[in-house]
Amino acid sequence: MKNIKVIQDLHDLGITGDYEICYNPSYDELFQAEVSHSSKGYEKGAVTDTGAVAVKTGVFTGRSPKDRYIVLDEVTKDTIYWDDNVNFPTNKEVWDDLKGLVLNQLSTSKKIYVVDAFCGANEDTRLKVRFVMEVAWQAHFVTNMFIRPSVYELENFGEPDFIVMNASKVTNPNWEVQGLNSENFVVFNLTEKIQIIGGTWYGGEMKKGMFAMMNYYLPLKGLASMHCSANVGEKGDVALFFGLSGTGKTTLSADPKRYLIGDDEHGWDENGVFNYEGGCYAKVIDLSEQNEPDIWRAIKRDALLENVIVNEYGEVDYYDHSITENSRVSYPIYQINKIVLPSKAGHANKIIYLSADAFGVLPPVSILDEDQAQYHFLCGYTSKLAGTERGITEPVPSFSPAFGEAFLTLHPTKYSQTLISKMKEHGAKAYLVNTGWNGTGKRISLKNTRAIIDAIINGEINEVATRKIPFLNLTVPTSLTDVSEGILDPRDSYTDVNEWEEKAKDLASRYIQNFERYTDTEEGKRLVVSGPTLEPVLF
Ligand SMILES: Nc1ncnc2c1ncn2[C@@H]1O[C@H](COP(=O)(O)OP(=O)(O)O)[C@@H](O)[C@H]1O
Ligand SMILES: C=C(OP(=O)(O)O)C(=O)O
Ligand SMILES: [Mn+2]
Repeated sequence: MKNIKVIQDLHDLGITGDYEICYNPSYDELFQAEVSHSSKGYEKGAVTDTGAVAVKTGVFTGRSPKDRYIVLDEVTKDTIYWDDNVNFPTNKEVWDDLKGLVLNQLSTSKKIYVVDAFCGANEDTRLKVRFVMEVAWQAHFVTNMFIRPSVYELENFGEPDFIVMNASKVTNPNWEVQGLNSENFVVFNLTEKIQIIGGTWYGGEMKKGMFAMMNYYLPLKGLASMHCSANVGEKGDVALFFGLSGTGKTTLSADPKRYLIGDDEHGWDENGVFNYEGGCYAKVIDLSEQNEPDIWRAIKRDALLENVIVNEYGEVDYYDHSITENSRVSYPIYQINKIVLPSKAGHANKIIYLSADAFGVLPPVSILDEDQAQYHFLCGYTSKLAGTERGITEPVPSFSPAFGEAFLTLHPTKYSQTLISKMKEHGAKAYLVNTGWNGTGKRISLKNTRAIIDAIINGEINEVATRKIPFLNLTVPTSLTDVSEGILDPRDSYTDVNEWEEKAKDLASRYIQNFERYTDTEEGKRLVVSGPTLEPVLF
């Protein structure tokens, strides 16, 4: 019965033709399709020794931000954060053309996968999303990553709030005359409530695409919408870990002492913190059981590996970087042992900003006051790490407001206002953690970072002696349990302290220059003194 209604819906959308529908396939159906002899090229998966299937995602092994557009129309013109870096505008004519390509492509398919799922754990704010695609492993990916409806919820799903049509096999021949970036496209139309994809097979466009839509609808209702992971302790204490790709959200939120809420996208409403997703998407480069036991154990049947090298015995070599630095695994969240389900908990009281500092200047941890919490959230200083975005092959320092500029659909201040007001209301404290480099030229070890996180969560960090770091204008603890001696003050990791000072001044001037974008308001002007400074003052 359901299939007949779904076929009717697809016809109404414009996907005509003679295809078979595979509606909300089970994991077994997906597995069969992925390993079937009739799957060819990038559609084909390999079974690994853990039972997880491994696929190659094709030319695109990461998101393609330069190919991402939003239709500029009555709904979006005054709301969307049109910026030089994100949310490139396009018009209705181009949209109609590209949508035509997508509909044509899907109409010629023999088999179409339709997955209905939720984005958001709360009924009052979730999006009911319908994903339409041709490739089985893409259906597997969204089944892993979004919230799987129960049989009852599926029966009563009703009309979707948003539709994602993924026609990754088609490219756009007219991109040059249309003034677009390339033959590949990821376009959102907020009036039609449809996202279309062409050219790129990478599943992350669907995951982060719906995140960008949550980032639109929720803050407009006054809710905080956040690019962070979240976990909760035995006592109900919630910690959030903000950070750009590769800074440690997934790794650090998988903590054997705590329960995982989610590893990437959350909202915060009057009841507390809630996940948008139903799964995790972990990097597997150099993965070892010893360093990341929870993620290691989640890689089993139903997990979907991407862009890893598998040998003839089905063994995966996580140390092989030859396809990409962004090798990944997606799995439903219940494949992590310690979780809360449904994925939500109370209000957060520890807010951790993860920054992977490529300059090696930032301290491994700094204690932020209320204004610094706001200042550093608006700055979002970090590095883009290799792999997750097309064209990034080594760490590139960047200021990414809200630690997620690529996914912001409203002005950054909207996210800082909603977050900071929640933090004030619930007495949450913020910390800036550098998971990147220091003066040794190496990345700060996962062991040290984990001990730092422990000290934040158990409160030790607020009890110990502190010191101010000049230029950066940051307060650091002088020692913490299980953290190596001589790293907490970043100057100690340099053989020549002048070298640190030169780099610190350079970073401070970058902060100052970047913050000029916010000094057109009184609030922005007020925050300047909370940031780095070129004055050698201080204590
Ligand atoms: N000190 C550190 N803290 C966190 N992660 C680290 C650290 N050093 C190395 N890493 C590695 O960096 C990567 C962090 O990636 P991940 O947790 O997936 O980030 P995100 O979820 O924010 O994209 C992992 O591969 C992890 O092993
Ligand atoms: C999948 C992504 O998220 P992250 O790297 O933050 O886990 C992404 O940015 O495309
Ligand atoms: Mn992650």
